[in-house]
Amino acid sequence: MRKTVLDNIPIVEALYRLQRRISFHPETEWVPVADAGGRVTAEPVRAVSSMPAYPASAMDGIAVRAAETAAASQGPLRLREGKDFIFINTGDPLPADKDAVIMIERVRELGEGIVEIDEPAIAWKHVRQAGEDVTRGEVILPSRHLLRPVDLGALLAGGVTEAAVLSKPRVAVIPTGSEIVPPGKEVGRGQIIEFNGTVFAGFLKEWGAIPDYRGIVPDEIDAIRRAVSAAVQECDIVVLNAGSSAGTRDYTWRVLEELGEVVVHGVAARPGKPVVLALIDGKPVLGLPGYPVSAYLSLEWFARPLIQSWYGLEPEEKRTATARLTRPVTVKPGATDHIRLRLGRVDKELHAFPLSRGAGATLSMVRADALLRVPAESRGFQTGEEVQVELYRSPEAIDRSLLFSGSDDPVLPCLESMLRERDPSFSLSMEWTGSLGGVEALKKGECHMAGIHARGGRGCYFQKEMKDISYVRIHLAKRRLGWITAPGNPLNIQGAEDLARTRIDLVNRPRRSGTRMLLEELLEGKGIEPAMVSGFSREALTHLRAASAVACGTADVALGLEAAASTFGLEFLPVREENYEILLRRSFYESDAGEKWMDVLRSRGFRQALESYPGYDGTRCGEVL
Ligand SMILES: Nc1nc2c(c(=O)[nH]1)N[C@H]1C(S)=C(S)[C@@H](COP(=O)(O)OP(=O)(O)OC[C@H]3O[C@@H](n4cnc5c(N)ncnc54)[C@H](O)[C@@H]3O)O[C@H]1N2
Ligand code: MOO
Repeated sequence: MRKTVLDNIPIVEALYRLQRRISFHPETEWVPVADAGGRVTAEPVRAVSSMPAYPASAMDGIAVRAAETAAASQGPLRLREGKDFIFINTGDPLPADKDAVIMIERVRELGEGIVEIDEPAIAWKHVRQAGEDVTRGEVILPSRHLLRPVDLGALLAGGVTEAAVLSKPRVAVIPTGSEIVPPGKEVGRGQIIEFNGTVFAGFLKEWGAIPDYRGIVPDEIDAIRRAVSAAVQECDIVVLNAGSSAGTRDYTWRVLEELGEVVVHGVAARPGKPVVLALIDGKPVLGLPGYPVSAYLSLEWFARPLIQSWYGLEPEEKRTATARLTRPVTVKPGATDHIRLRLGRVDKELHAFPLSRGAGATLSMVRADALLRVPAESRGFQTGEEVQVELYRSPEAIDRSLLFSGSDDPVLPCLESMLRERDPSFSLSMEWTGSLGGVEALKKGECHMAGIHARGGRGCYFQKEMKDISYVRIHLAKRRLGWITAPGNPLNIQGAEDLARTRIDLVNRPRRSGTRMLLEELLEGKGIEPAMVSGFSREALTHLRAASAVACGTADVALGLEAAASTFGLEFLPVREENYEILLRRSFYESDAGEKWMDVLRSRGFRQALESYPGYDGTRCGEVL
């Protein structure tokens, strides 16, 4: 029997339903203070000794008895070493017969053990009293305190060498799926490399748990039952991954229902809907969806608060910012949508660029600077609307992010790495919007630079568009474009005329990309209507993705870069060479960041990297046009 209708419970409510049924009982462990960072105190910690343990001099100078220096108020007073004073350094114990220190700057040394002072000393001045910093018996830290490096210092200062901390929760991580194979194994068709488990383990560790990775379990009900039963025995929290939804082999909820009680199956969230929250022997068991984005987000919604409640800690406040959307975000009401965003600042304005929405878009989590939660009752936001976002990166890092928009080129990421090797505070945020898209973004002030391919005639499109904008035009490379086909060109595709043949499937590039415009031009030249070309409306975002479609046989031909064809070992038939250029906002070009960018672009290293790509000519790289 499969289950096709899931609950639609808001995340907070779902968590509450689980959490109110659980009480954790962490144990107390004694650990050396030096190893206690990141742990949580199990009880109040009292100082066992004082710091300083004796009255100590706070300055370099002489130790005296204040009353014996009173005469200095009448005029210079001479003191004799050993009798009236002793020399003392910062931190030295104050002799029992002394009660003040005079700084050496206020003392004239006359030689032969004689010094002269002009003012009387004040009792206990420049003296650190015993226990002034930490007093024996004093409570240094309360119970349920997350230990930071400064806390460890205070514990050691108070003579504490071992701290009583709460044991860490042990969290079982069980990736499920017969199609899942361990990393490093050869991946066959229909198989997927297991990586969610490693991500889970990393997050769990960061949040203070001990991840217990229990290996891949196939989609077999008995195997899952055995794995869950053992994990519940040995761990405090159990996290299963995948098999949470309605597939014929999605056994998670069934096993959890059989072994315990399913409290929630389905939350009002996108992605992340098919979450299963269950209780077995009083322990929480989370069945999280398999798609990576859903998996990571739902782990944070449910596992993180459980770990915090294990320690009795409050959730940390999230850092937020207000940013302006560069594109609309449209959603269906009824569930909270989670939109990953890239952020970047151009001339003071913080822009937000929605990333791919797919639950399987692993890279959207890597590239995301922030998360936008669209409330369940909302239908979304329009372009230009200001939204409140949760930050994944520091505001400082976001301010150093260079925004690039325009035509896809595979060498640009290597430019980013070279920039970061010189100054790691910078990052490059690339958005492939096509040449026209890049020009538009530059015009709207939504990027620092735009990558375009400029061609003669119709290719000068951008100059008219950009007439009110102050920018600098830089040559990056000459690159070769052509037909990409299967090795050996089995369908004998020689030009645009062949695209109208039956049984030839094209994979195209997005509207507003220069390559798409070139294709349209070539078809027009042969009098072929786009409607006559099978696959004309199928769009691959990048050159590499277009080549990938040809490589796995879902398309027969693409128009694209020789470099992309060569990555996949495909056939390449040259069509034309084009100049790839970067248009930089003048304000950026003249900034410190712009200067660094240009240095890298003109470096020998980049030129060499550029020319290692098949079909690239970097001779004029960095030339201002
Ligand atoms: N008819 C319906 N189909 C689906 C629904 C639905 O409501 N009705 N929900 C969709 C949603 S939403 C999600 S999310 C997924 C959840 O699927 P499962 O939790 O059952 O997971 P699988 O189908 O087994 O795997 C999905 C996908 O995830 C990747 N995966 C899984 N495990 C790992 C791993 N350990 N490491 C890396 N990647 C993993 C893999 O790409 C799988 O293809 O169901 C939809 N379907
Ligand atoms: O949870 Mo699914 O992740 O909505 O795609």
